[in-house]
Amino acid sequence: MSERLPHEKGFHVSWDQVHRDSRALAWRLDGRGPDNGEWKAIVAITRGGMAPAMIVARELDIRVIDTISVKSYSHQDQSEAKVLKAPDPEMIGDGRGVLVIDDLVDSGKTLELVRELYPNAHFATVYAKPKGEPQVDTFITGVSQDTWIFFPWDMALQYVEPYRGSD
Ligand SMILES: O=P(O)(O)OC[C@H]1O[C@H](OP(=O)(O)OP(=O)(O)O)[C@H](O)[C@@H]1O
Ligand code: HPA
Ligand SMILES: [Mg+2]
Repeated sequence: MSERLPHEKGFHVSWDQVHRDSRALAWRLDGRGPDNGEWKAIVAITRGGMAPAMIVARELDIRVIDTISVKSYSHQDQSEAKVLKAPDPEMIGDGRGVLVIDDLVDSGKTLELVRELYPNAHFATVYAKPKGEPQVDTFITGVSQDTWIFFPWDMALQYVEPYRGSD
């Protein structure tokens, strides 16, 4: 069992909530790129960053989008973060003018790794836990470290028993 567990609280995020929060992230980033306020491209950290990246790209009219694949968790257990697939080096350069987007920052290990590779990129997440906050330049909603965020792509609607059972 990892030292990260147990998470005392669960924060369940619906598709609608991710959509609203990702839009809010886009609006916060608008006009803040390094060259005349413009962002030249988005790099989504797969897989969780792809949904917010799509929404931000649509809001800010960014058409150049690539991915970096970083794997650091198996279910709720964390292991060493590894880059499994890197973005096009010609496009990303040292990261200037590029928005790197993820769904959340938790320990900050994933972003730390990507930051080392692209120190001049701007790092943005929708949600952030306190340990990871130093690694993120812009985020929308903070949650406590002992909260596990449940995303809609990991969930399904399920029957639950009524609070007061019948005889
Ligand atoms: O700040 P950290 O402690 O590094 O954790 C945050 C990362 O962990 C999750 O990804 P995960 O590695 O589980 O892969 P996934 O996006 O494919 O689900 C999440 O989507 C972030 O990318
Ligand atoms: N929720 C989902 N995935 C995660 C989390 C979380 O709180 N932390 C790291 N990966
Ligand atoms: Mg991820």
